Amino acid sequence: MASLASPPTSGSLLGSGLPAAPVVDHLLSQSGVQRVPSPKLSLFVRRQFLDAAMCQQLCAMIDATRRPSTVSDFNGDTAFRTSETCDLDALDPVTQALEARLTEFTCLDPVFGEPIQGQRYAVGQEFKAHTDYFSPDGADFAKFCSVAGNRTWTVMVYLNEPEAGGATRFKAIDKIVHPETGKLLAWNNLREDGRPNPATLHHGMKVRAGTKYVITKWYRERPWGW
Ligand SMILES: O=C(O)CCC(=O)C(=O)O
Ligand SMILES: [Fe+2]
Repeated sequence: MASLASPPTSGSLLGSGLPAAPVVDHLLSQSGVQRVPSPKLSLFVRRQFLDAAMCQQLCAMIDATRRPSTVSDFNGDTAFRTSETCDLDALDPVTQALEARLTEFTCLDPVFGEPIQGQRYAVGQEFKAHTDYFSPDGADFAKFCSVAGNRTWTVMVYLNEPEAGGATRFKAIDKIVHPETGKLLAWNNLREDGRPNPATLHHGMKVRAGTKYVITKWYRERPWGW
């Protein structure tokens, strides 16, 4: 499929992101997008996707409404995800501007998107190695996936640079991405055949000094049901 050079209208959106090839084309058609070389997964980096002012506003919003992060398929490790999470207020103009930028950038249809979340890590906090898709064999699969299906694409933006630590490590491809203010990461959680891709395993590593803030946006196989 041809790349989409101009901002999408609703007619040119790429749905849930499956099949992935048109999304990959669209991402690569934009300036500043780098693909991490790997036959195992489709992972993209775009530095300076958000400017510092917007990142600062988003950090303040996360600080204001954060709560302990949760996990699905609890494995007995209470230290598996020690960060805090917030649901960005969908009615806030900053959230709406961010949603619009993500739609333009990914070409994914927002009806397939979960509400944007913020994550905050203080010193010592982390999110151990996990996948963003829900395991079809997991105890929580029906609870999280019966309506909207599994997660397709993940889009994440670092909002600041902690003084030490806080990198994101993709273990299966031995790639470590370091936080930088405004840097975006996007990857496809599923394989070409639509099954989960275990090579997407990633670890939000411990912050060693300072505080780390990111936003995360996940897309689903079926409409989210806003
Ligand atoms: O904070 C990170 O580096 C990773 C966050 C993450 O993997 C998630 O929220 O699912
Ligand atoms: Fe994740």
